[in-house]
Amino acid sequence: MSSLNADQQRRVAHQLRLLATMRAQHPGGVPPYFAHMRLETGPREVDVLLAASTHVGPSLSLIDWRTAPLAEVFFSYEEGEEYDIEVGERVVSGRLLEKNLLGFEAGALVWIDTGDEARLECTGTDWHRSEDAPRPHLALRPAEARGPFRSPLEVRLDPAQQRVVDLPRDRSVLLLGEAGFGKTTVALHRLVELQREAGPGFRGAVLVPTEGLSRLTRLMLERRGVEGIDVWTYTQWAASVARSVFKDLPRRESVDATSGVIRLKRHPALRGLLEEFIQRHPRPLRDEDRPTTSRARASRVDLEHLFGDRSWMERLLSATEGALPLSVAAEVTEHTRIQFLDPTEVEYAHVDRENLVTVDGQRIDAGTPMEDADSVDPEDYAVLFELERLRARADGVKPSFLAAYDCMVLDEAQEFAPLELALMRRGLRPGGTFIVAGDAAQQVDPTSFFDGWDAVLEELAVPRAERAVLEVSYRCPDDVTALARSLIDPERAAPHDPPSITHCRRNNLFHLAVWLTRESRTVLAEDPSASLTLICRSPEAARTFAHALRHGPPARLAFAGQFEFRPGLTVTCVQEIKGLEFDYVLIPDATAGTYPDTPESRRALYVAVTRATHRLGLGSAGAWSPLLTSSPR
Ligand SMILES: Nc1ncnc2c1ncn2[C@@H]1O[C@H](COP(=O)(O)OP(=O)(O)OP(=O)(O)O)[C@@H](O)[C@H]1O
Repeated sequence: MSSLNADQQRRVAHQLRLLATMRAQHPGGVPPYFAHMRLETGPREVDVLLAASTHVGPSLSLIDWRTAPLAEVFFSYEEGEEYDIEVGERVVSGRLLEKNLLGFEAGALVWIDTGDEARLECTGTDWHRSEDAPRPHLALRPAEARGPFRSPLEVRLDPAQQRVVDLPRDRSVLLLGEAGFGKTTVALHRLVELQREAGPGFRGAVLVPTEGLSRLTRLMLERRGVEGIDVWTYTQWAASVARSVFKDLPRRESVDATSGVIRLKRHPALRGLLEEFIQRHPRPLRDEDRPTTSRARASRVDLEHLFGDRSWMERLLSATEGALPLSVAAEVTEHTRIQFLDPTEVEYAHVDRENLVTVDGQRIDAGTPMEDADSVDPEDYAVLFELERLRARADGVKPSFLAAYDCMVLDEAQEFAPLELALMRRGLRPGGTFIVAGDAAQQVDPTSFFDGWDAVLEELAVPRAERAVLEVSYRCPDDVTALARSLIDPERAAPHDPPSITHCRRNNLFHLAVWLTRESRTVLAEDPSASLTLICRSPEAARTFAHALRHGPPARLAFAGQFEFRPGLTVTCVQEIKGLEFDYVLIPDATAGTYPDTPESRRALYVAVTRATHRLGLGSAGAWSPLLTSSPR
């Protein structure tokens, strides 16, 4: 212990005593623990060990850091500070005398991190101070260096971008380019320019796959005072046109469809089956119990006869050539059966009304297998319109008139399914044009079936659209762009010592949560106008990390597009963030398990890293993802 000062020597000796006590208490093996606190509570001093689960012992206890209220003391207070924390109805007070992060190898204590830039390490039996302890920081620059957020409509286009805006007005355009190269920017500039030239009467729309991007697009247009452009998610638009044509649709959209059901309804093989279906049923099927005024050439009951019929579904699944397992047939028929049942409040309308309302005012079926009774799937809209189009064609008449727009921007178009594209094509007025923007490398929705840009243009009936590829990166720092390229192209090297990227690998979630909490606190203290977003791989992981960070700065969980686009901490997941950008991005689960070397993982991590405009932090509790080839091991 030669190089340690007296306080450090005392800490080491104390931790070794505590470990000996734990060994005596747990002769079969000490449960893993990650940190220690010494607290003064009234006249007493107590030691508390933070662990993955609670174990009460005669002289020393472990508390579960994820659930124990006392864990807040570790995250929120510094040594010497007095604390007050709420435990149920009570307030518990005391003083934090000491806190240490602890590292073990094969059951032996090998390091102690005292948090004051000192890390004590053990080699053999010798304890010493480590000078090169890994203390990664999301290095800060003043906010001015970062520059304010500018709406894409406020930037000056470069000559190549401007050339796309200036392409002949009667041509549709396909805009490609890597993430952050200005595809949305150019698409919106061209749309606004078309609107300005055409004057009143021009109708334009932007259709996007996610609510988050729809909100951002609306915000960008508002900030520039642009009016008269509709911004929709595809689902909102499809629901609105479907409800105007198919009068028998239930008001509710399903919430319980499995990803197998959604994939099946978006699969390209469905189109062939629909052709056969209308040969068998040339007239729309009707519900005799519930007559409808709709004269459309398809009806909701078609859906029941198609998706509720096991033999149709098995044929469809075999046509997907293994893309979907045969078990999906049972999932989809059962889901359909429930969708065509009456909800409990209708079924039992004859009994006392008061018994049909739950104590918390929820629908009586909420959270039960009956939740999707009397509902429609968002994927059904395109199916109904395709049935309607096929029957109209067989009858030699025109399908319903949907055309409303002179120009439609389809942003993140790699995420739309073929039948959805075919439906959007019907939204364009004769002579109207599309502006299609996308990036195949960002295709992350596992239920989409992107089959190349030629196929997209075919579906939209604009196979000879002008094509433009943007070549200049605007969003990300150069090293983040280089990392992103190495993800989608394994031949390219990842940058070494990238100045804008910070790596933090820890052995367990607790140690990583300590780092994430400290970094997010520091970033927002030093750069209060910044947006800092934690991007996790899945909604479940986002919930886990939001919980792990609950003692840090207040965090907003953004699901279903609920982004607020203002400073502060947001926690979200990859499928939410298409087209968005944030000053600081933290990816806390860049592990081998979460991002294995698969094409899907490459695209997901590519999308996540390219959201950062200023700094990127990569975190891992365990081994790094093999995709991050230059991360410190
Ligand atoms: N010519 C330019 N000058 C300055 N900034 C620009 C320019 N073009 C685009 N930007 C900025 O670059 C950022 C990324 O632009 P945009 O969102 O249009 O990229 P994108 O290619 O659509 O990205 P993604 O593929 O992630 O959706 C935005 O902040 C935008 O304001």
